[in-house]
Amino acid sequence: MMFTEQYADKVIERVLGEQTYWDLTNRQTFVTDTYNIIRWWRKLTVALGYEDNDSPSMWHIWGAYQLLNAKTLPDWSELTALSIELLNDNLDKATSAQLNSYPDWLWQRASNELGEQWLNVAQGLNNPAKTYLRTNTLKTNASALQVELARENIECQLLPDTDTLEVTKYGHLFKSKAFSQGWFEMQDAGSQQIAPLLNVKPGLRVVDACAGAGGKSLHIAALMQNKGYVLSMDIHQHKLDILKKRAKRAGVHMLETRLIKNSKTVKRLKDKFDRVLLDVPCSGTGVLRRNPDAKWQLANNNIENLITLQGEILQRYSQMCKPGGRLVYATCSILPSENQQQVHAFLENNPQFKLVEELSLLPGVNTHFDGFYGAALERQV
Ligand SMILES: C[S@@+](CC[C@H](N)C(=O)[O-])C[C@H]1O[C@@H](n2cnc3c(N)ncnc32)[C@H](O)[C@@H]1O
Repeated sequence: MMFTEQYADKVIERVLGEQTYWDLTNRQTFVTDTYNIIRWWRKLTVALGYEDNDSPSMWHIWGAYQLLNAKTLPDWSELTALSIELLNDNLDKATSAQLNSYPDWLWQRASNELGEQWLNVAQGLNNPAKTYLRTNTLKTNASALQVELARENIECQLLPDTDTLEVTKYGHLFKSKAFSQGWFEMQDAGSQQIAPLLNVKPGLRVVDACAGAGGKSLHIAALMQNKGYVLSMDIHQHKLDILKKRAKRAGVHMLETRLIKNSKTVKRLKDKFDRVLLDVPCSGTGVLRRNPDAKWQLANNNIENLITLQGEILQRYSQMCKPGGRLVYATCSILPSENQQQVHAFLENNPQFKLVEELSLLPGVNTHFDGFYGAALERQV
C-alpha cells in the first residue's frame, strides 16, 4: 500500500493553490477523481494484480480507474498493458473486502458489529460526499441564502423542513459574499441533526466539551438565538482559535472558549450546565465518504484506544451536567462499540441518567447523509 503521512484534503488544497490556471470544471474533476482513486484504492490495486504491500504504478492506477468507469484509455505507452478483461479476471477472484475496497480488519470488525447491515453501509460509505450548508439563522433564512448564493452562480436546493441547503452547482463558496457575511457554515446534513438532540432554549448554560473548530457549538448558539451561554472546550488551542474566528463571522457573542489543560478544568465545572454535548473523538467511520483516506490510515488498535478514551470522557465529563439537565453523547462512527455499547455501559454505572432519545444514521441503510450517532440522556433531579 503506497500512502504518505499527508491528509488528502491538505494535498488537494495545495495542488489547487498551485494550479491557478485550472478552470472550475478542471478543479472539480481533479478533486472528484482524487477522492475516488483513494476510495477505490484497494479494488484498483487488486484489479491490477498487485499484492497489498506493492507500490503500484500511478499510471496503472489511473488507467484502471478509467477502464472500470467505462472510459476509453488514451493511446499512451504507459497504459498499453492494461485492458478491462485483465482487470475483470483479477476481480473475479477478489474477496468482498477487496471488491468494496476496505482493509480486511475493518471489513471483519464492521461485519461482526453490524451483521447483515454492513454490506449496505459499506456500499453507502463508498458514494461520493455531497456538500451541505447550514443556514446561520442568526443572520438570515434558508430561502434568502439560496437566492443570495444563486446570484454568485452557486445553486442549492433546500432540504424540506430544515435550514439545510444541498449544493447542486458549485462555485467559489468560500469567496462568496454570503460566506464572508457569516450566512452559512458548511456542515453535513447528518451532523446538523446532533445539536437539536440537546433540546436547547435561549437562556440556558451549555457546554460543548469536545468542540474542535466548533461546527456544533455554532449550531447550538443559533438554536439558542444567541441568548444564554455556550462554553466550547477542547484539548487543542489551535482548534479553539479557529472556532473563535468562525463565531465572530457568524455573529455569535454568547460563546466562550476554554482549553482543557488537565482534569481540573472539567472537575471545577461539576453540576454547572443545563446541557452537555460530548461529541467525542472517534474512528470517523461514518464520514469515510468525506475522508476516504481514513480507511487506509486507521488501525484496529486505534479504535480500541478511542473506545477507552470515549468511555473515560463520558464518565468524567458527564459530571458537568446539572440534575434535571440533558447530556448528548455523539460520534461520527457507524460502529456500535463506539455508540450504543458505550451508552449502555455508562447507563449501567450511572442510574441517575436515563436514555430519552437515540439517533443512528447509517449510510446505505437509513440515510443519504454521513453516518452519525447521538444519544440524549437526562439526569434525574
Ligand atoms: C469529533 S471531534 C469534534 C468535532 C466538533 N464538535 C465539530 O462539530 O466540529 C472531537 C474533538 O475532541 C477533541 N478531544 C480529544 N480528546 C479530548 C479530551 N480528552 N477532552 C476534550 N476534547 C478532546 C479533539 O481535539 C476533537 O476536536
